[in-house]
This record gives sequence, structure tokens and C-alpha cells, in this order.
Amino acid sequence: MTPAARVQAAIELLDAIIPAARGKGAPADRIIADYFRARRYAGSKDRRAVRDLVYAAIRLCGPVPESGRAAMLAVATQDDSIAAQFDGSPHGPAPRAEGEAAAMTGLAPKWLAAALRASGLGGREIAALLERAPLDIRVNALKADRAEIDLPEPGEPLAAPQGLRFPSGTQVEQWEAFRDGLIEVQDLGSQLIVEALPVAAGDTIVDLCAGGGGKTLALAARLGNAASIVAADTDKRRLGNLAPRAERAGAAIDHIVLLDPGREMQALGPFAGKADHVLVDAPCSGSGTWRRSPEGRWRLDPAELARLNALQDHVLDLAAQLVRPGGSVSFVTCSLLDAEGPDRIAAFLSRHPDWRAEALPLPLGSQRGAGWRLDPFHDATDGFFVAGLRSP
Ligand SMILES: C[S@@+](CC[C@H](N)C(=O)[O-])C[C@H]1O[C@@H](n2cnc3c(N)ncnc32)[C@H](O)[C@@H]1O
Repeated sequence: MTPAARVQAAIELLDAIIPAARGKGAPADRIIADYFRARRYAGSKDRRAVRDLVYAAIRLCGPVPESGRAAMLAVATQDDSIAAQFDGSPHGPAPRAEGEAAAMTGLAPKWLAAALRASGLGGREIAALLERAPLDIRVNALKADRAEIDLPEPGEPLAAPQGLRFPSGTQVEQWEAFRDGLIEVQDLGSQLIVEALPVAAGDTIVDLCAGGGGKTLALAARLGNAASIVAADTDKRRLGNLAPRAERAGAAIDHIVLLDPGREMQALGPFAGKADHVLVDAPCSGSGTWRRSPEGRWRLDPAELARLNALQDHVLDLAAQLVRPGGSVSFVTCSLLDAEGPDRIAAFLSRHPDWRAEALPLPLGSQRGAGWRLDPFHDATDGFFVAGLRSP
């Protein structure tokens, strides 16, 4: 592909990514993968270059751009080598018309930037949400140990006991250690949160929003398979990944439970009042993971945030039904918006006045409301909120 054709391909991709983000459709990564699956002629260098252009445009444009071309013109405004590709050459973008507008740049849509600032984040913290993230792995203590594992590249040891950090884009999925279940890709923040959960061998633990099992597997590894773990989720596709992943990792998961949204207790009834601990890794805006999916800023609007807040309250109330007297709940979101963190805990405590918030022992981060916050700028992790709750 010529440099101009790469720019045109990035424009076409952005024209698919923008409406998908607005309509809560497929993530940018999947759209890019599908695009190149249908264009086998593009080599790996072309793919990487186009992908970099797409993500440069997404990171640059805070407000949702009107079109892929407007977004790429915003990149061109800052980079003469991209501006030079708008030359009308075959397969390249048409020359910029007189007065043709570039998309607005910024960290996030106005309302969202205001909500982040109201959540105690300054310009540096918000900008760090959009930087490229490194690649963190967790060595699976069920099969290996960080001190002894032999990997193709040496990683930087992290604050989590089995964490190692590699440069962004390291293809760990192709390593034998990954195929054999000796390592898992997992951000340092997630690893630290699992390490801090108030759980012990012999406990019955419900991972209520288990998804594909990132934290479930980390829990099983932390407790050496000596706990009874119930992994539940409403998403059949995500939950379907858990059994094969657990097998690969040698992790013992006692029950995998698919939930019917709104009727979760039908399937969870047998565990009501029995769990020593319930982990609520709640569905959220993902504002703490924009380093990996920066188009997440374009997905969110106030109505979607309100919908997520109601869902977060709902899953927390389910957790309260599952836990035994004196047991505990941890609430986690990968978001730095107060509405998805301290405000949810305050709302829970006003609905359940007999419960109390309790501190979790995290080695990094800072207090936020009745919980704790990890953020990319200060802690070099994805952004998280986590709070501990104790049942009467
Ligand atoms: C942040 S993700 C979980 C990520 C997962 N714990 C991990 O570490 O890989 C949130 C999950 O909540 C699930 N969810 C949404 N509504 C739910 C509900 N009513 N009950 C249980 N899980 C729900 C979503 O399907 C999604 O998988």
C-alpha cells in the first residue's frame, strides 16, 4: 500500500468505528481485524501502519468526529507527513477542499471531561488515560513462578507477586508459556485487586460478574485452588471462554453459572446467604481502560452512564443477598468516574445501613470516598475503583 492508500484505509476504518461506537456496536479492534481479514493483500507493515493511524485519530479526537475523513484531517493538522497524503493520488484521499473542517480535538467529549474533572482528575491524569498501555502478564502460580519462569524476553517485575511488564504490543499470545497456561495477560491493577481481596483458603467465593474469567483465574491461583469458586455472568459468549481458560490454567472453578438478566437469583438461589465473599467486578463505562480502547469515550453518553449506574446498584444488591452474615463484598469498576465508584458505595450504604465499608490492603493508589482508586498517571495501572463492604 502507498502511504496515501494507508491514510485512505484509516479513513474507511474510522467511518465504520465512529457509528459503531455511537450505536454501542463492535469495538475498534474487532472492526480493524475484520477489515484486514477481507483484505489479505495488505502486509503486516501496512496493517500496523493503518492501525497506528486509526488509533492516533481516535486518541486525538475527544468529541465524536463527524466522519473518518474529518478525524484524519485532525491528525493531518498536527502532522505534515499525513497532510501530504491528501494529494488525490490513486487509492489515496481527495485533496482537502477550501475551508474543509477537521474534527475537534480534545481529551473527551465536553460533558465527560467535566465529569472526570469533578471526579478529582486533572489534565495530566486525564491525558494519561489515553497513553499507550504496556503489556502486563501474571505468571500463573498454579503452574509456574515469576522467579523461575523462562520467557523469550525478560519482563520488569511489578508490585503484584507474579506480575511482569513488557512493552506495549509484545506478542505474548504466541509464546509457548501462554499456550501452556503458565502466563495470563492481566493488567497490574487487576492483579493487585485480586491480591487485596479479603479471602482465604476454604472460602466459598462468588465471582458475580466473571466475564471471561480474568479475575476468577487469578483468585484460583492466589488460593492454590483451595477455595470453592462460583463464576457467574449474564453473557453467554464471555462465560463460554471460562471453562477452556480454566482448563489451560489448571484452575479449579466449582460452578460456572449463566444468569438471566433481571432474574439472576433463579440460578443463584442455591448460593444465597452462603458466600464468604462476593466479588462484584461490575459492568462499567471502562473509562479506566481507554488506554486500550480509546474509542470508549465515544460510546458513553449521560443516558448510558445512568443505565450502568442502575446496573451497578443492581449487582451490588444481588451480592448482598449471596453473602453470609459477617461475610464480605468487593466492588470493582475499571472507571475513574465517581458515579461508578464512591457514589455507588454511598448509595449502597444508604440502602443497607447495617453494612460498613472496609479498607483493602492495596500497595498502590489513593483513597477515593469509601474506596480506593488506581490510576494510570500515579500508579501506572489501568484506572480502577475498588471498595470493600462487610455484611452485618
Ligand atoms: C468488567 S466485566 C467483568 C470482567 C471479568 N471479571 C474479568 O476480570 O475478566 C463486567 C461483566 O458483568 C457482566 N454483567 C452484566 N450484567 C450482569 C448481571 N446482571 N449479573 C451478572 N453479571 C453481569 C457483563 O456481562 C460483564 O462480563
